[in-house]
Parts: sequence; C-alpha cells; structure tokens
Amino acid sequence: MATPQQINNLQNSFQRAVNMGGSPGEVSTSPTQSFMSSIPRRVSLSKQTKALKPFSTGDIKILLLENVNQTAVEIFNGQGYQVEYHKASLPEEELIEKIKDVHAIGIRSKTRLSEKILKHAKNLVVVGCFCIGTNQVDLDYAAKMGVAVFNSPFSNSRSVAELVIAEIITLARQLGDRSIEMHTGTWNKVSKKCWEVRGKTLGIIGYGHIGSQLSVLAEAFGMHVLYYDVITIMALGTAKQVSTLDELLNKSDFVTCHVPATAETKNLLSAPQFAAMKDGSYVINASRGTVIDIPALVQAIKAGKIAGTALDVYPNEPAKNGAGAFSDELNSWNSELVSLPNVILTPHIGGSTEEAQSAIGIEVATGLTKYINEGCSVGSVNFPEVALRGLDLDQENVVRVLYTHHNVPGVLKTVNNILSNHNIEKQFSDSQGDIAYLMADISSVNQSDIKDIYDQLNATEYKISIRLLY
Ligand SMILES: NC(=O)c1ccc[n+]([C@@H]2O[C@H](COP(=O)([O-])OP(=O)(O)OC[C@H]3O[C@@H](n4cnc5c(N)ncnc54)[C@H](O)[C@@H]3O)[C@@H](O)[C@H]2O)c1
Ligand SMILES: O=C(O)CC[C@@H](O)C(=O)O
Repeated sequence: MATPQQINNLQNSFQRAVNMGGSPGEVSTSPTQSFMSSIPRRVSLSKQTKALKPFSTGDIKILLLENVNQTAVEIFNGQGYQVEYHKASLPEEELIEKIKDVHAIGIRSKTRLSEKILKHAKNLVVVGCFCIGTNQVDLDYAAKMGVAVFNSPFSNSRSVAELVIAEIITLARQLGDRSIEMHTGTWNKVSKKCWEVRGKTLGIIGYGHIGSQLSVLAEAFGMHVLYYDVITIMALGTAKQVSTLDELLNKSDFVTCHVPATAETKNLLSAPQFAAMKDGSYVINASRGTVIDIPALVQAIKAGKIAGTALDVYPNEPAKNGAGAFSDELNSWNSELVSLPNVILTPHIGGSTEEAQSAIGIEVATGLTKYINEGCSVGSVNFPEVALRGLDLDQENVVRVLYTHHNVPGVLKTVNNILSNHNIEKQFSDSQGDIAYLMADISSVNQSDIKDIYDQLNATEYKISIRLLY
C-alpha cells in the first residue's frame, strides 16, 4: 500500500500539474531531447510533447560515484534532480547507507551492486552504468526489484581499440622497457627481438564492438587479422573468423581479448592456452580481469613462451587512485608480474578518454532521464524495452501508468479492468523472462481518481512496481 505521504506527494504533484499552469504547458528543452533528436528513434519526437514528471522533480535523488563525467551532472541538474557526487566508489557499508534513499545511482566498473546491496534500495528506480560492462551489477535481481539498468554500449569502443593498437607496437618494440631504462639513466640501443607489426597476425578473441573496430585499425597497419567468437560475425576488411580458439592461438603473433566477463570467459586464457600459442607471441587484455589467469601468464613469460603482455584490467582493482593502491595485498602475484620484462600495465583506462567519457555521460544520463521522466526503457540491459509516444501538449487529466509485474497469465486482464474505468489512450507491454513492463496513457482521470488507481494497482497480485507520471 502507498503510505499517506506517497499519496500526498502524488496528489500535490497532480494538483500542480493540472491547476498551476506551469508543468502541463512546459516543453522539455533538456539536453535529453537535443541529444536524442540526433539519433534514430523508435518513437517519434517530431512534435513537441508534454513534459512528464514523476513527482516534484526536486525530489529525485541521484547518487553518482566513480567520477562520472560532468556532462551527466549537467543533464541531471538541468532536470532539477538532487545530485550527490563522489569521485571514487564507496565502501560497502557507506554504499548501503546511501542507496537506501536514492531514486537513481550512477556507477562505473568498480562499484558492485550485488543483491546484498540492492536489497537496501527502497526507492531505487534505475541504475546507470557509465561504461560498457554491466557485470558489476546483479542484473536479474535488479529486474526482480523493478529496477532498470542502462549502460553505454559503444561510446568508448574506439578509445579501447586505439589503446590496443598502441600496445601492439609498444610490445613489439619493447618500448615500455626502453622508457623505464631511460628514466633511470640507462642508454640501451638494441634491436634484438624488436619487430615491425606489418605482416604479423593479430588474433582477436571476441569480435564485438571493440574487436571489430580493432580489426579495421590493425589491417591499416598491414597486419593479418584472425578472430574467434562464439557467434558467426561478418568479417570486416580481409579478417577471417576461425572456428576454434586453438586455431587462433596457434596462428597469431598477438592475441587480444575483447569478451565480456561471464562464467565461460573466466580464465579463458590459462596454462593450456598459453602453451598452444606461438613461441615469442604477445598477450593483451583490455576486457575484464577475470578473462586471463595471471599467475599462469607470469609462468609463460618466465618460461620465454610469451614475449610480453599488456594488461589494462585485473581480477581486483583499487577503489580509488593513489600511490600504493596496486599491490600484493590486492593481487598476490603483483610483485612477480611487475618484475618481468616487456610488461605494460595500465590502470583500467581503455575507455578513459575525454571523448568517450563525455559521450558516455550524455548517453547514460539521457537514458536515465527518459526512464525517470517518461518511463521509456529502450536501451535497458535487463528490462523489457518499452516506449510510448509523448502526450500532446494540450492534453489534460492524463496519467501515464508504468507497471512492472511478474510475467504470468491474467495480469493484463486485471490491470486493464482497473484502467478501463478511464479512457486508455494507448498502451504497450513487453516481457523479458519473468519480468513484464506495461506503459499506458489514460485520460479522463480526475485528481480524486489518482489515489484510487494507485491503490488498486498496488493491490494486484503480481505487481513488482508502479509509477504514475503526469
Ligand atoms: N578496458 C576498458 O576500459 C574497457 C572499455 C570498454 C569495454 N571493456 C570491456 O571489453 C569487453 C568487450 O566489449 P565490447 O563492447 O566489444 O563487447 P561486445 O558485446 O560488443 O562484444 C563481445 C563479443 O564477445 C563475444 N563472446 C562472448 N563470449 C565469448 C567467448 N566465450 N568466446 C569468444 N567470444 C565470446 C560475443 O559474441 C561478442 O561478439 C567487455 O568486457 C567490456 O566490459 C573494457
Ligand atoms: O570506466 C570504467 O570504469 C569502465 C570502462 C570499461 O571497462 C567499460 O566497461 O566500459
């Protein structure tokens, strides 16, 4: 049941929307619309539509962690949301305290939103991963709570591909070692085991957004490209898909990983895979730290089998920047790895460019704002994707119902029974696994009806969450 305070909030907002003249006539001119108008839309925004808000926008609280880009802060501030901003991730206890209160949380790759943390989030509506990876969030549990999760699927792909190109040349020419030597006053002009990359073979594991972008760049350097993926993907340029991981390992001079962190990709490259690689080949990982068995890699480098490695991601990564953060305490193999030759280590910066972070800030903040203000879940990674066109500017006494429920027979009949006392202008529903999401615009709704609609929907058996926008 809604608390008296919640009902009051709903009624006050409705009163403001209907009687005070401000909200209903207001046209959203937020960066949301200007950004989204530049990309193809499933739902047309060609005419001005009524700006919907969940309740007094000042009430929307957003917690942003891990130095999320200022472009996002500007979008949220422009909406009148309350933004709490932190440069680093938070310790678990503090995160649990903070998450209790907020409607949205924005994170990057370090903050783990497990069931243990999420279950404290009583008001949470949406999570924004301001990155590509979403493995740090328990997506199923979030969906079961009615919390949609958004990310930015490719805004930093180019940045990662460019970093990997730099690493291929850096490894081939032992640039890391030469640079360290010069910093300590050593002149070591050598060419032994330093190579051109032209004519060498690059093996890409995972030919998605990053792997395929990298393929194009590598061919421009005169490299041959092989790739292995669990699905069949069209080759770009003259790249060739191979049917087994072993074939890729046997034939490549450089092997680079661009797969997600899953149970299947855990230790995808371990001792047997290093053994299958060419003598003197190189290993690169800018995907997730779980994908490579680092102790096995250390042994393969020590044995002279692998001639060098570039790593950007690690099984355990520090919560914040600072001296001494990357140590044996965090990962037991640390000292051994850093003592080896031709090892390039970067602090998970594959996607950390001004261009990528700015674009991610805009994309994810826009997705969150559209979900908060309009209920549009298109682009969510754990939720059925649903959108409705906007309401006409002059439409009054209209309420948008957002109803998340378990995907079982008979729910829509019950819901539409409740809504059919009014005029259902339009509705759209979709499901994903156990979760279904309904958006409906209903008109002829008087202020006094709101509490009643809310209470009736709230009492339905398979409800997960309800929001009413007006
Ligand atoms: N270092 C960084 O800063 C950084 C930046 C962006 C992305 N990433 C990480 O890079 C990885 C790849 O990103 P993307 O955008 O290219 O992802 P993507 O989803 O576009 O592509 C991943 C590809 O891997 C394939 N794949 C999945 N499991 C596989 C397996 N077991 N064997 C072979 N192929 C498999 C998929 O079919 C897909 O084609 C993700 O883990 C992402 O989190 C890291
Ligand atoms: O910015 C980050 O923390 C993560 C970057 C990258 O790994 C991603 O998943 O996009």
